[in-house]
Amino acid sequence: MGSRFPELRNDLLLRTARGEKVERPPMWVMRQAGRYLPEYHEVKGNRDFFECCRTPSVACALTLQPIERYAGLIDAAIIFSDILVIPQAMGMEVVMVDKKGPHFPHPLTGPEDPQFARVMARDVDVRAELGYVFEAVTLTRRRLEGRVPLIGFCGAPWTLLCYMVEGGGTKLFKEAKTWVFKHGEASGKLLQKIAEVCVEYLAQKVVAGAQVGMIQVFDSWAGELSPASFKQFALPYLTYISDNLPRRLSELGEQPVPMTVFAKGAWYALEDLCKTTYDVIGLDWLHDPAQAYEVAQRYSKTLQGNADPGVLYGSHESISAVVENMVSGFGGGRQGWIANLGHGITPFVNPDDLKFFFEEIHRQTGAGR
Ligand SMILES: Cc1c2[nH]c(c1CCC(=O)O)Cc1[nH]c(c(CCC(=O)O)c1C)Cc1[nH]c(c(CCC(=O)O)c1C)Cc1[nH]c(c(C)c1CCC(=O)O)C2
Repeated sequence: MGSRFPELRNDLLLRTARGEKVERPPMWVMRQAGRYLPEYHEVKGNRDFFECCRTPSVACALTLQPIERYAGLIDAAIIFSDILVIPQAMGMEVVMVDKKGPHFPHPLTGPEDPQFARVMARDVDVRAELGYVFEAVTLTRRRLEGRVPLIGFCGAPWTLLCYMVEGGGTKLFKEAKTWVFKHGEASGKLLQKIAEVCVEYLAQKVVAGAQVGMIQVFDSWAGELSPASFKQFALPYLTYISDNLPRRLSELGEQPVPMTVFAKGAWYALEDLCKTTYDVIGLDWLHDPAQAYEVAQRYSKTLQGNADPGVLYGSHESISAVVENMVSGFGGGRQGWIANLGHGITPFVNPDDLKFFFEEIHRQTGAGR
């Protein structure tokens, strides 16, 4: 299938994900195609956010922006889309409110909500509902011309449940906690349903051309759960995805792809995540690189992360210091580390400061020597 696309010229990310020794650490950042880039605003213009996601030429153009700006420094592209396309495919309405974030006009209010029965009963035709994502992936794989691999992603079941029942971002998690702690059985069914849609979605992304790429599962709200609740409401569904994606890919005649899990805030779960079939564990900045590396090495897992995104608002000296702490903690960067931030890059970062971050990683890992 790979022959449909130009040959990959930079496979540093894939070799690192497989645990091989490498000449330097690969690097990219979460949300690298986003609002801190002036060219993002130029292309997006007045278009609605989800309209951008649904228009393959726009999604492709946005995906390529950081690849062009940071050519020679950046080692992966991530397809421009959003984790909330899955709730949309499951029949829920989601809009992006400017400067506020995602909004569900009709969140799932409880197991008695007729919408819940509809969501559960719906046989989601992933290829039909999310065909626009797969088209964007195929187009982007061609336009990348083998420069770097393309990462496909989805939201994790727990994080998606939060959005589907809260209706948007939240500080209290009142609805999500009510669901899992009052309606445990219905929550389990919903989490499982989401996990099944995620597997099919990721598999179809690989078919569409993320092959020779990677997959990342974002559990952005994992840190809202206690260690015990994480084991109950997040981990089983993350595991379902990583155990079943390879099976589904093989049914579709595709090779397995490396998989990353990013459970933000779940520092306590590092060892549990190392025991799963994910190849790469993403870390936020609450982890000490050296301590995390010591654990991951015991399980031969690769780590990804984990600079505080906020350091990019700081001085070059501060950026250098954070890079130094990562490079020494993550074993020098020749094995088991994908350099990244500990979460998405934030608006108002000066793109030249991200360039400096990348250059520092090159410099401090002795790239080119
Ligand atoms: C929780 C979550 C969402 N979306 C996503 C997550 C998981 C990662 C994380 O925790 O950050 C994932 C995501 N969203 C976006 C990407 C694109 C690929 C990339 O460059 O990383 C990815 C990987 C584009 C986006 N998704 C969004 C934007 C900004 C849209 C805009 O205003 O132009 C982009 C570029 C909007 C979005 N989408 C979401 C929120 C909460 C928001 C609003 C808040 C914010 O803007 O930071 C849901």
